[in-house]
Amino acid sequence: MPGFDAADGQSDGQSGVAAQWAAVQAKLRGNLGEARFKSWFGQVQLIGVGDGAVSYAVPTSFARDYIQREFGDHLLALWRQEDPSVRRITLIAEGTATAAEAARALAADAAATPSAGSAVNGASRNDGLNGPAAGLDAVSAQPGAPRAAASNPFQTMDAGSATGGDVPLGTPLLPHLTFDNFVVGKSNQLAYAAARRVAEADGAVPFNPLYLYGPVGLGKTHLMHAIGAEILRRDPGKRVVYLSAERFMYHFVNALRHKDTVAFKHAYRSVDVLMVDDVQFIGGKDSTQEEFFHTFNALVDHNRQIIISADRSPSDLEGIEERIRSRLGHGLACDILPTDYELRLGILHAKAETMLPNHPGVQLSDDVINFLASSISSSIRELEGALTTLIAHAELIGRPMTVEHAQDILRHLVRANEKRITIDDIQRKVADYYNLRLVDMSSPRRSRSVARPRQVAMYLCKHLTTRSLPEIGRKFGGRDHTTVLHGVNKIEQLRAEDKALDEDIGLIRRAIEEQ
Ligand SMILES: Nc1ncnc2c1ncn2[C@@H]1O[C@H](COP(=O)(O)OP(=O)(O)OP(=O)(O)O)[C@@H](O)[C@H]1O
Repeated sequence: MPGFDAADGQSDGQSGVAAQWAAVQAKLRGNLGEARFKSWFGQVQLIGVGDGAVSYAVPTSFARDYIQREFGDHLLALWRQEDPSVRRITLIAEGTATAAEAARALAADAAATPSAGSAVNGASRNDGLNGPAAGLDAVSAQPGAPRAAASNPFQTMDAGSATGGDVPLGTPLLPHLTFDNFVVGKSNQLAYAAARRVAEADGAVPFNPLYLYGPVGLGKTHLMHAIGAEILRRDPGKRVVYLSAERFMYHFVNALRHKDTVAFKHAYRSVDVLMVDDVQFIGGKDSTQEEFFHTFNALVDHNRQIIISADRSPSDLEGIEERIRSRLGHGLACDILPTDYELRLGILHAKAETMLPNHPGVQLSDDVINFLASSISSSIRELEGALTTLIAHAELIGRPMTVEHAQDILRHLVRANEKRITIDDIQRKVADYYNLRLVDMSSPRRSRSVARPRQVAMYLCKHLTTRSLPEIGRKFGGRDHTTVLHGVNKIEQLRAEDKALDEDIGLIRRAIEEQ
């Protein structure tokens, strides 16, 4: 398979993945202790790594749910230390249909698709089996997979034989992903407002499709689940289906395998609201794409709401036919931008508020929270993972968490994030903004017109990088750390008093983060 390592133990990619998994296991063992590690991870089998997902087969759906709940974030954080491109973990509960069998079914459609990744343990491919949420997907490969309970605020539908067995059509909506706990900031306010409009339309279809796009881990899935939950809260009779594009493909390939595409079409075309996550995944998968297009058109023609998410805009989708890209762009396309510091802070406070009551005795100081908000800017998923990791460590060591300790625990993650913003980047952007020369950042000039922007740059370095004050001082012409501290404090004080300066800093920060 192009771009995909063979499953016969030959490739470097495979041994690389095995080594990474071994490293993750070693850390898990250390963190959980041998007995707990064995109970939960002793029978977990790595299937493969590809397209940003690490897939495992687990023996039972109970083990899947437990591992997802208790260790999901931690497992993802550990994988990301080994491979920052990993974005989610997929757990497949093995049953009569094995994970490997499911993976093989997918390979049929995906065979022609270039894809980066490696496979181990005999399964040829791991994609197509998930419904992403918080970076961790739970899938049951066995008949009788998760069904909606009457009391649950979500609904799944059975496609019955359409999907080659009793595989549910949609993925259950996660009850904790609601509008109430979605923190709104500048970068996501448009997407949030559009999502609310769709959710509260009560049968009207304000935009079709609503297309949410942006980099990974910034809340697209969260908003989709929130829309689904709100629609069902207002009308529990609505047939709402949420699934990933991978899962759509999985159903489709299964239907082909079971020669049951009629039932497949019927099942998908009878929903009221269809939400398809990560649609970029069908790029290059021609037959899945074709089927998706027909489903899409049939639903739009019948005035059913469609919500799509992707990592890029409709016109930037690769390997997707022009007519499909154009249809996807017909409704409202909203982008979610990278977060700014304030939004990250807001999210961290909100998450800490919900998590800390479950960990009596653990406290996180504002300094630690500020450190997280300033040093992990890539995705909210990572931010959450880091917070969970710190809480777990604080609980284990039984002492208050300090910034130094947090820096140590998260050093890999922080390093990966740091690559994005350097002191040089900040100096350049600040100099540009104030029409200064780059050398003015490190020059001895002390006139206000230079000194103030320099302090702004120091302030941003303190907040957007994890460099220490002496390190920052060195990059500003060998200034002492007390000078840096004075500059940072000065700007903090001025921001509160001077609205124009506050806005300038917001704009510069945005320019830095979006570079
Ligand atoms: N504004 C927000 N407020 C609170 N939590 C958020 C917000 N945005 C994202 N999150 C949380 O961050 C995590 C990642 O978000 P989500 O899965 O929705 O990202 P995504 O954009 O769909 O990523 P991907 O493209 O990888 O699927 C989730 O746990 C989600 O609840």
